[in-house]
Amino acid sequence: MGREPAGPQWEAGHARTRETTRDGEFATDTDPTARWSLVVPLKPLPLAKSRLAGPAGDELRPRLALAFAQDTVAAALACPVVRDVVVVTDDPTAAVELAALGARVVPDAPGAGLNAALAHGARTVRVARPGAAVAALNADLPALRPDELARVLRAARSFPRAFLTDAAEIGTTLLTATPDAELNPAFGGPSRLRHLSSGAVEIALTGVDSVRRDVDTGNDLLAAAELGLGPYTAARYAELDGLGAPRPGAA
Ligand SMILES: Nc1nc2c(ncn2[C@@H]2O[C@H](COP(=O)(O)OP(=O)(O)OP(=O)(O)O)[C@@H](O)[C@H]2O)c(=O)[nH]1
Ligand SMILES: C=C(OP(=O)(O)O)C(=O)O
Repeated sequence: MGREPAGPQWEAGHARTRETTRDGEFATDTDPTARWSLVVPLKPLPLAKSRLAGPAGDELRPRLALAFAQDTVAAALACPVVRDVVVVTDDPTAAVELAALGARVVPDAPGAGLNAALAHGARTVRVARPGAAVAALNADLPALRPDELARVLRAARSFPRAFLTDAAEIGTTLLTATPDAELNPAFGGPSRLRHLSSGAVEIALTGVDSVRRDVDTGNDLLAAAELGLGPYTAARYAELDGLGAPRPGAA
């Protein structure tokens, strides 16, 4: 079942996937080519999640950013249709912690921002394994559930490029490219429309809230907590009490 159109932008005539989407060129989850390599970008922690400085404070904010990335990567690695996870970051602490979970970490080259980092990560995957199916996944999904991610990635198999919009329906949390397609990432701010106009197909599944729930603000963190935080973020979230828990209206 597809989501109902949420606004005029849904009328743009672009195909949207439905839960009934048949599997595309990938046969089954056990087919090695049916599993995805995920590229997860992460800013240096001292700079990350700046919009959480208000509710979290500058001591906890980088530790929250790391916890979000740990929960994101751990859930991704537990997803049955994920083959491997490549994290693109220059942060030394995050590199150690995310490698310990099983991710491969590559430096943030060419140091030209988020989309350049994602393109670099995708190239790195395909240099090692030409024809890999690749997907970019934001590192700020602390409620991410492996089963929901699997449903999204299975739906994405039918399209050369596909994406999932964020909970606000403005940005993007996931962008995919099957083996014969380039990723061509256009993340940042209002990227939903940018990805639509680039020809990527919007995935419109219901019941995949954890994949759409990125956390930029205190209110986003409350919403993620409602869905159920992963263990790393849950531990940090408990510390928010002493620092002024995020409250409705806090940016
Ligand atoms: N490697 C890399 N990752 C980036 C870069 N810019 C953003 N990201 C990551 O891209 C994802 C989406 O970015 P945002 O949601 O804006 O996260 P953020 O930049 O930490 O948040 P703000 O400081 O509030 O803008 C997050 O996983 C970021 O860590 C970059 O220049 N290089
Ligand atoms: C990176 C994005 O947005 P934000 O910085 O708002 O999370 C995006 O949705 O493409």
